[in-house]
Amino acid sequence: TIYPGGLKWPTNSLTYRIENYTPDMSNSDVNKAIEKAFQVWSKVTPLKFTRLTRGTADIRISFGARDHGDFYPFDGPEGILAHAFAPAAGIGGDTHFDEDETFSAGSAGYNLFLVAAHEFGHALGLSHSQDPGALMYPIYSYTDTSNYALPRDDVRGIQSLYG
Ligand SMILES: O=C1CC=C(NS(=O)(=O)c2ccc(-c3ccccc3)cc2)CC1=O
Ligand SMILES: [Ca+2]
Ligand SMILES: [Zn+2]
Ligand SMILES: [Zn+2]
Repeated sequence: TIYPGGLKWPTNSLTYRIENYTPDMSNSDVNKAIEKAFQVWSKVTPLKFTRLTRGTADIRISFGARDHGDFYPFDGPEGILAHAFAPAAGIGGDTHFDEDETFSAGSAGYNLFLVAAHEFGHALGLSHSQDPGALMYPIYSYTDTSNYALPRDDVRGIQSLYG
């Protein structure tokens, strides 16, 4: 599968590139949601994320629908919202969002920051948590993201990989 647990990045400084944008939100809101989603993880680990606007990044972020170039086509509105590949060269770490969903900077549709923070957990090597309060719990639930704090279970998980 594309998110087996147990793999991790061999370096603490990673690059990311937003390859395209969704019409659901302004580009600056997408940039902010993605940056904030990485900060959730860099705040509790030695990991550093640098945004590239060109060239090849470790974590390539894109929006796509249905067949979008890998063996895991999306499924239209609802169902799968996004997926991410576990740490590895090439497609490893890449994170794809289903363009057939409505993403938002608030509580409408799916909050891009929350979905991205969850997917980046996979892109860093985490699998799902059984703790319903965890970010890595497999079910999306909206929570106010103004001063979002990573739940304890996720801090434990990421620090077991990069602590
Ligand atoms: O590991 C998986 C397997 C199942 C997935 N289903 S999903 O795309 O509908 C999905 C479900 C929940 C979330 C989520 C969970 C907690 C907080 C934010 C988002 C993200 C994507 C996506 C995923 O990341
Ligand atoms: Ca979908
Ligand atoms: Zn994909
Ligand atoms: Zn997941």
